[in-house]
Amino acid sequence: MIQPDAAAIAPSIPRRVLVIHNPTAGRRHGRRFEDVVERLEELGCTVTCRDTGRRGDAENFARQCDRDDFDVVAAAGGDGTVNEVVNGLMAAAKPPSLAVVPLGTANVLALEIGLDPKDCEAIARTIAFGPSQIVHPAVANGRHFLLMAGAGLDAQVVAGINPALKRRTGKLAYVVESVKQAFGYDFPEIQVRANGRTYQGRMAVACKGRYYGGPFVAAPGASLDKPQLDICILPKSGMAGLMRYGLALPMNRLADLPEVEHVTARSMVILGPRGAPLQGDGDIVARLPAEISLAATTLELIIPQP
Ligand SMILES: Nc1ncnc2c1ncn2[C@@H]1O[C@H](COP(=O)(O)OP(=O)(O)OP(=O)(O)O)[C@@H](O)[C@H]1O
Repeated sequence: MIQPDAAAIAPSIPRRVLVIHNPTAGRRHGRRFEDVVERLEELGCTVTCRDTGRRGDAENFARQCDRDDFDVVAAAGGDGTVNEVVNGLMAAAKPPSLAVVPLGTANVLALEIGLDPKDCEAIARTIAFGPSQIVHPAVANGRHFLLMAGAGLDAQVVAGINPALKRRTGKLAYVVESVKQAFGYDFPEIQVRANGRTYQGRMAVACKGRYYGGPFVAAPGASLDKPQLDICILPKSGMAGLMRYGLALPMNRLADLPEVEHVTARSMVILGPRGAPLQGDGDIVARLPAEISLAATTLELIIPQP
């Protein structure tokens, strides 16, 4: 889990917070969003809320933000909304810090910082008083991502997911789509070039954080505050590969499998079928071939107090 470094500072005066809220993300979470906003106000924060109306709004709202007006931009939604806010902040001239109100399906950013998505009090206290930590987003063909980017079956699943089923069933929609894809997908070869070497696999994931798809550790050595990509290359294909990796991941054993290669690098290229999707933070962010590298600038992320 990401830890505050020695230079991390908590504020002495209540923060000015812009909450960018995806109203389509939180429907399964009852009053969580309203409870967090109410609590933030009780804690003395000045809170401005903006609801998104469509995909792209969160990025635009975040891009227009300035540190002179807001101390923190809190992305209220799933990791897709966080990704949009990250892209907006990375394009802002004087970006405020990033925080999260986790309302999504997997909430991987919340897991990375050790924030319980059900604990409204902890979420509000983190946004109001949590220290800020420098983190290193990465960029794939011009789109930023904060958590992970992957090519192969996982990206195919993200591309094929039924949004209505996902809204109704949450994580189950990913299981259904994975099984559906595994029958029709031909697991084409993917090449990863990094550190002057070429690696072959059927799936490649560039991790910025430890977790993948939920509370499942894919890259034990990764951390959002490390300026590196932890790359996992999975060579097995077909139903056998799907079963092997699909079982190892929830048991946190993926990193132990002998055939899975782990490489750390500052940049990489993923080659595969031209036009095949690349998922980043759980949404399709690019098409292959994809050049992935650390972003030129960093972000400040608000994390819970230790
Ligand atoms: N008002 C909106 N209407 C439709 N789509 C939106 C809106 N606001 C944001 N989006 C898009 O919805 C997509 C999914 O949002 P998000 O990831 O936040 O929620 P989720 O899918 O419920 O959670 P998770 O990513 O954890 O599965 C994102 O790609 C985001 O760009």
